[in-house]
Formats: sequence, structure tokens, C-alpha cells
Amino acid sequence: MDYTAILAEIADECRPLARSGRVADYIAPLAAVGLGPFGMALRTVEGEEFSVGDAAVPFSIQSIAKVLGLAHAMELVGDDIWSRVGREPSGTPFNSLVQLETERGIPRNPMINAGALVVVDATLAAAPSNGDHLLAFVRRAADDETLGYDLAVAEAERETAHGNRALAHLLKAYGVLQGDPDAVIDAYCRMCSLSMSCAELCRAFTFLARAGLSPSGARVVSPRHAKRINAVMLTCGVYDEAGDFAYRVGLPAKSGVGGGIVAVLPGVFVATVWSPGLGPKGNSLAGTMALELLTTKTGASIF
Ligand SMILES: NC(=O)CC[C@H](N)C(=O)O
Repeated sequence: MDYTAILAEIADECRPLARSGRVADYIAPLAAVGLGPFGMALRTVEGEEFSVGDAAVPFSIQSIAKVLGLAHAMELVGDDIWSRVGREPSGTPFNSLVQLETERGIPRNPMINAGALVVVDATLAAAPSNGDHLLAFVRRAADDETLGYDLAVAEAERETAHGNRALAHLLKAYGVLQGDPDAVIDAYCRMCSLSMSCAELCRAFTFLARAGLSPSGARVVSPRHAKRINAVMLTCGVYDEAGDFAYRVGLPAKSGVGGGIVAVLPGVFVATVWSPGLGPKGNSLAGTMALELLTTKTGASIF
């Protein structure tokens, strides 16, 4: 199928909304991007690529990276990961502390910050200490050795990560975090600073549409893990907007406060969108609308 005309229509309809919402202002380099950009890309499992607008502009993928971190951890430690983090939707904001105390240090899922910190901790404990194994995993998933971090973003987040530090120390107090909370925060901020364009993000997430295979056909995760990661994205990927997002868009998806969203239709395509204006739940306003229009215009969703 040729998605060129549909993406052009979607971009026209979404551009006005790209001036609405708020950019994430607690990480200075993200605030500096400002409102206005809009880009979208779609890559089919056959390898056809379509894009519109600012689809080639790199942006900070932020919490979208939690999916890559989870995929890496599942390959490293297997089902053991689920002894320290749940897989139920939280119904709370991504950075909330409240539930973590009432549930005695076991985060609801790996897509909220507390859960991602546990995943990072598990990865640090399991991986050999030489080299950056997450980055190697991401490059392998995308078949792209040029992908990397934006270390200025990581450093800026480290300086203001007081809430995340509180989460990490609370996790440590409950004995759920094995390593040093500050080392976990450093690795977490680096992970969130991964920088990609919509087009690159489509390639990095191809394995979730291809039952675990990268664009070149290399095995990234098992088919079972791909299915499970998509399930976690569907139920938890956009935090306390997961229900509304499933209702409107109908695809497993993950958002980040950089304004990106990646959505997967298993067996068919990966669609990515970037527009920095966020709604109250921290998800891109124009990005959500673009994905809603995509599934409405094509009739393609998991439902
Ligand atoms: N929702 C997000 O993208 C949040 C990620 C960001 N690095 C944070 O921890 O606050």
C-alpha cells in the first residue's frame, strides 16, 4: 500500500495542533525546541518507507527508549524481570511516587519511570561491565551504527532529576534496586537521551512489527518477547491515557516527553510521529491526533 497521500493529508490536518500544548520544560534542551515541528514516518514490514514534514529531524526520544530498555533486559534476564516490576496499567502520571509506596516498591509496569529504573538496574547487574550494551542493542535493532545519545540532554536531565532520584532511592529502600541509585539514574538519563528522527525510530522499532526481526532480518528478540512487549505498550505505553489512546488510535504505542510517539501494527507497519506540544498526560497532542487519523483513514488497527 502507498501511504504517501494519507501522510500528506494527516500532516495538513495536524499542523495547526502542533502549535498547541506545552513543551517539556523541566529538561532545558527540550524546552528550547519549542512548539511547531511536525513529522511523521511509516515503515511497512516489507521495508517500504514513507514520511512527511520534519520526519528526518532528530529529537530526544525520552521515554520511548523504555521499550528498547525493556527489550534488552528481557533478552538479558528473561522472565526474572517480572519478579521486580509488574505489567498492569498504573492509572497514574509517569513520574508518580505515590503508588510506589502503597505497593511496597514494586512498580506497576516498566513504562513508568519507577519501572524503567528497575529495568535499568537489572540490565546494569546482568550485563558485563565493559561497553555500552544498551546502545549496541539499539544499533543492532535498527541496523544503524550511527545512532547515539544526546549527552547534553542527559546532563541537563541529571541536574533536575530530583523526582526520579526520589523514586530510585525509594526503590533502594524497599530492596528492589540492587545497584547504586545514582548509577541507575545516570544510566536512565543516558537511555532517555537517545536521539533519533521519525524515520530512524521506525527502523529501530521494526522488530516489534516483524515478530522480533530487524529491518535486515536479524533476530533482535524472540517472537514471544515481541508479542509481550507490544502488549505492555498497549496497556501501559501512554500512562494514564492508555484507555483513551486505545479507544482513539487502537495500536500498541509508546510516547516520550520529547514529543515523539511510536505505534506498531504487528505484521503490517511501524508508524512514528514527532511534535513537541504535549497534552496534560505528557503525550504529544498532534502526534496522538496523527495516529488517530492514520488508523481512521486506513481502517488498520489491532481491533
Ligand atoms: N515521559 C517521559 O518521556 C519521561 C522521560 C524523562 N526522561 C523523565 O524521566 O522524566
